[in-house]
Amino acid sequence: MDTYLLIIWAVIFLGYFIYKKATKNLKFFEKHGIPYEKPLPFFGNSLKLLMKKENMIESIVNPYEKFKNSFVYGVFGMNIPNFVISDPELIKQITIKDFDSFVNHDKSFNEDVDKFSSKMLFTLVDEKWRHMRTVLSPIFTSSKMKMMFGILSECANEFVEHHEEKAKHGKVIVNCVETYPRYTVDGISTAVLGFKGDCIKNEDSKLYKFAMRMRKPTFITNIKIMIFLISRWFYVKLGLQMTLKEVYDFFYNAIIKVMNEREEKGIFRPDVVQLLLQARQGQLQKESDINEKELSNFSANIEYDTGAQNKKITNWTDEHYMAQGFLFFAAGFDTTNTLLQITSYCLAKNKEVQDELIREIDDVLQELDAKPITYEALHKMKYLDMVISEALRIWPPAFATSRQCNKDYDLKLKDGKVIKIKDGDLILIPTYAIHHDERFFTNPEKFDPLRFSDENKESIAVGSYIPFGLGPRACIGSRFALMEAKLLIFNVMSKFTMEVCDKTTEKLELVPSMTEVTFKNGIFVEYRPRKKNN
Ligand code: HEM
Repeated sequence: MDTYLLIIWAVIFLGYFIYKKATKNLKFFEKHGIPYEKPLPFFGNSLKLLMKKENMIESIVNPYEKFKNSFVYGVFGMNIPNFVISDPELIKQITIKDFDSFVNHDKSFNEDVDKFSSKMLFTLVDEKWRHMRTVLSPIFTSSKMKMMFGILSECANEFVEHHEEKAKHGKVIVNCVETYPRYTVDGISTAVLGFKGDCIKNEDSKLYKFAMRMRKPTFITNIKIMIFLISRWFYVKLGLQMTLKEVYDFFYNAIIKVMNEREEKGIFRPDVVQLLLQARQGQLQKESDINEKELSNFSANIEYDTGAQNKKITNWTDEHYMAQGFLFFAAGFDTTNTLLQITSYCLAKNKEVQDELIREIDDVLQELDAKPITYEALHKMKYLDMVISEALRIWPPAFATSRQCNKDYDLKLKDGKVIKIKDGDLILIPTYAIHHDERFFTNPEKFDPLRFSDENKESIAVGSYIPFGLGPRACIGSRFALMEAKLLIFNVMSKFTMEVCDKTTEKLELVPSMTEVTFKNGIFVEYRPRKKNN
């Protein structure tokens, strides 16, 4: 009898403990006096996402539409409160002006959660992040991009030749979701790891299949993500880790082993592994850069001083360098792949934009006089830059980003109200919603590259166009991504037009999922060989 009583008490106590944990934050925003989406215990505002009744964009845009005029409002990702910022001026303040109070993304993604991925630049925090970013930033200067231009050109040429070959045998219907990663995986792996995976021509390329497995979370990974989202404490207690062994081993062989071999044998290759090796040897220096102002690269980020105090952190392990190589690969191939999918879709759907782009491409081809495209010529193409900038606006591949407060901070609103943000509080920057806000972009659903013309782009407020984030923590690879995407579009459209086909969907929509960014019914366009300049 006593045992039964004990069990009943234990169950009541456990139930009460779980209930307290799940409900402790429910009044969080009420205390701050800001509007918020009413949460459910345990699930916060994420139940519809979990039940696949809503996709990730809808889960951000719906509350944004309700509360955007209040500058700051609250949402709950499961039971974790997030301040959402809907005002460009405040975004600028948090990401640039008062960056020192918002250095990190999310401190709780630490060694306990994953020993390997917590070493990546994206997850590193405070002084470690500042130092690592300073170490890595020379890798992404325009002069280094120029060094990698040739490598990417080869991939783009191979992609076009492959499709020209296909065109000899009939219509070329391109399944963009399946096809573009073949280019971006080859591009990023050549530039970062120094080898190509034969992804474009070989349907069964091992590297391509490996990258696709990395992209799609396994059933087990999905479960781990769910546990992590519901209770980080429980996740850590279970001793779970995110990185799959297959992925770890691949990058160990491709980065650490290769770095050691090159060091031993004095081998040099123009890729990121080489630059990571130079960083390990303390020899990676920032060289004088190309004058960015001369290039049409509107979306590219400015590299800020990180304010690193300790210029000589020397305890970086090989695993730290490997984690950066892994991150460049993972962050690089899928985002640029999405950008190419969106650009192709929007060009096929907007013939007048496509015609204008083709006119610019033909002018450049004429000037080149049958010589291959150069880094400078590509970056002087204003209209191409406008098209890519608009594709990044209308469908930003990273549709939100985050910051975590690391020093208590008073956020002052225009109406005089002050919101006390505490160390550890999370901030969500809803990129997609801001890009589609009529207050900042008129007729936001229209694909209109003219927004980025010389006359118009000056009126785009800082903080309202943020496909690569903003401030010292913005995307380090923006120049690489833009170069890779522009090169492919230039090369493809020198030979083909992009047409709507039977499989092209009327509207792009995401599949409802909490962990995947996949378009419903995919993205299909037809590549139709051009009559002139072939
Ligand atoms: C179209 C392509 C890409 C998009 C849209 C994109 C977008 C972003 C965004 C939004 C962030 C967070 C920025 C912030 O919070 O302010 C980010 C961070 C990052 N991205 Fe990208 N990215 C792209 C391509 C790349 C490529 C090609 C690389 C590397 C080769 C890369 C490497 C990184 C890294 C390392 C970070 C973390 C930076 C840090 O925490 O200091 N990205 N990216």
